[in-house]
Amino acid sequence: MKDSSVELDWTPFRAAEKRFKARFPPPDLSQDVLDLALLNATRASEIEAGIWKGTTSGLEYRKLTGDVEAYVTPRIPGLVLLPGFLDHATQRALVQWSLADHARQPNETNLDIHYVLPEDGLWNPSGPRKLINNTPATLENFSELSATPKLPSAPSGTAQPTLASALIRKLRWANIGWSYHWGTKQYDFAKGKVKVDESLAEVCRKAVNAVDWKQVYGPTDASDWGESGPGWQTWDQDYEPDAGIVNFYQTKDTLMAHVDRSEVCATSPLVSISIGNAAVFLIGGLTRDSDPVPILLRSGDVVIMSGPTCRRAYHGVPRILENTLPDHLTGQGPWAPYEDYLTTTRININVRQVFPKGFDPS
Ligand SMILES: O=C(O)CCC(=O)C(=O)O
Ligand SMILES: [Fe+2]
Repeated sequence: MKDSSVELDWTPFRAAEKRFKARFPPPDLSQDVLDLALLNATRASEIEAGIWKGTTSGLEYRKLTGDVEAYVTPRIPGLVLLPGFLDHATQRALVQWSLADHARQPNETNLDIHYVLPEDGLWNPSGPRKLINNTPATLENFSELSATPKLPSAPSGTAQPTLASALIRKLRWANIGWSYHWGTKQYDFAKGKVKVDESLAEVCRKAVNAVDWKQVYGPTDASDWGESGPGWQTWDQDYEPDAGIVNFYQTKDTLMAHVDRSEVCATSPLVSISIGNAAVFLIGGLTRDSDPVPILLRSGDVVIMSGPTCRRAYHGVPRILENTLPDHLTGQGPWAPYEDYLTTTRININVRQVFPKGFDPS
């Protein structure tokens, strides 16, 4: 019999990651993985086409009233789920944007470290992202943080020359806006600002403004908001994305439990867009010691992480769900190369606000 004492050592978050990573037998998502697409009849064929299905029964969630479908979960205050927020055309446009327009200079990608990329772009990491415990950014320590030298990572001594078409499968991330330095997990303000694409910023603003935040926080919110940026009452005017990352996952990739704490605005909405294959997203508490909530994210779903509790919550992606590319991301002709790439891919566009609107760090 297998010694179960090993499992007793795992934190609840680690145990959940192990469970969803398992290949033989694969995890059963139908017990406890929140799959809000099941509530929308227009997504039935998309769900039936894949083998993976979560559930909504017996799980804790609350639907907000309003023009778009929006849900909150009582365990994670500030987390808002907008299933199917992006229509099919917007999903396709964001695929093209991520691959053809964005994953190239001046936006840094993981590939820049080891390869000289074609100037016109390419139209994962080579391993999981290294976890670095960084100092949370604040308006006070920000000049000190920005003065810390951000040394480039050492190029691999073993990387072989590779064709651009093969490199695309090694693409793992591309920066949006402020340059992010993975070595120190801090923004490299010295590199200057690259503007966030206007149509992406508009999608994010629309998502934030589609939510009636009163219903999320209301008059009874007991969390400590500190001084880190404007509160939810004025997000309709103050929210302005200025940074982020596009994550490209191949079906075997995972993103370990982490907290994104590099933003000076530690409470403003982080808008996270899922496109391509579906995934299991885990979000828990301030440490890895509380049981995370598992959520099934499908193509077109948007997640907003906001407020002091949710923005400091451990989260991660233990599983990309293979064979879940929806029909609207397949196609012939000029779309064929995109379909080919997307068959094994999930794209996550993770958009953040580092600074209060109008704040100039220079
Ligand atoms: O892929 C996702 O859904 C989450 C990505 C994420 O947490 C991050 O980029 O910090
Ligand atoms: Fe994150």
